[in-house]
Amino acid sequence: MKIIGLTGGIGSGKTTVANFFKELGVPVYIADVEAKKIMNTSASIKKSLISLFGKKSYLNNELNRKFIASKVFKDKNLLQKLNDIVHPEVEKHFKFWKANQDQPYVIYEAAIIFENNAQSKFDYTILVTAPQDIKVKRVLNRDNATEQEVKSRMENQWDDSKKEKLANFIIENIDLEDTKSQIYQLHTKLLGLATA
Ligand SMILES: CC(C)(COP(=O)(O)OP(=O)(O)OC[C@H]1O[C@@H](n2cnc3c(N)ncnc32)[C@H](O)[C@@H]1O)[C@@H](O)C(=O)NCCC(=O)NCCS
Ligand SMILES: Nc1ncnc2c1ncn2[C@@H]1O[C@H](COP(=O)(O)OP(=O)(O)OP(=O)(O)O)[C@@H](O)[C@H]1O
Repeated sequence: MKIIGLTGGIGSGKTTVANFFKELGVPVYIADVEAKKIMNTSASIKKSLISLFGKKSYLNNELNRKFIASKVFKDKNLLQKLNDIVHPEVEKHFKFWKANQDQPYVIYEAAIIFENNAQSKFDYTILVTAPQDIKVKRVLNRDNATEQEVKSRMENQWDDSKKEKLANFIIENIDLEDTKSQIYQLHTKLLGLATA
């Protein structure tokens, strides 16, 4: 079974793309979602987060995402510490999940793959791109966030131009119909590569 890393900056549309692959029957692991589940349920992760960020990290036993986001996206050191706590657990969980899948390939979707130099963990990588102004507008429409909040997350991610050099495949996600046809073509290619 091949492991495909799917990545893209905030608002690029990587979850939208991941969901199209899912409709084609590809098992998809969304790292953001799984990370949050782990942060809400693992006693040892909770303990580490409280010792790093203090008691405000949880509100009524629920991860206080807004509070943590307000700290980490303006402090690279703190973000690295958070990543170091969360990412190894997500990786462990992904390995269990993967063992239960039976398709020729699976997709691991995460916002940061190249930034973490994690590309060698995948057989192939897909980068989802879109112009910066469109990405910002999409997130502002979707989330209750300010432009500054979106941009401070972008500052912790690499530009598309840097990631394009490292990705095996690129999906430019502007027009959804065009995106879908890129996905169908890529799916056929990946099935070929996975079963060769
Ligand atoms: C800081 C947290 C609590 C904020 O939660 P929130 O619900 O607001 O954001 P969410 O997780 O849905 O992420 C939305 C987007 O923010 C950006 N982002 C999130 N984590 C990171 C990160 N570690 N580095 C750079 N950008 C990030 C991405 O573009 C991501 O798609 C959360 O993002 C988090 O715990 N991040 C650290 C763990 C992590 O890296 N998760 C992602 C994959 S494992
Ligand atoms: N091609 C498109 N045309 C119009 N809207 C789109 C397109 N692609 C995605 N969107 C919308 O833009 C928003 C961001 O998309 P999505 O959540 O898939 O991005 P993401 O890269 O996973 O974002 P994040 O990094 O914040 O998790 C969503 O509301 C989605 O419906």
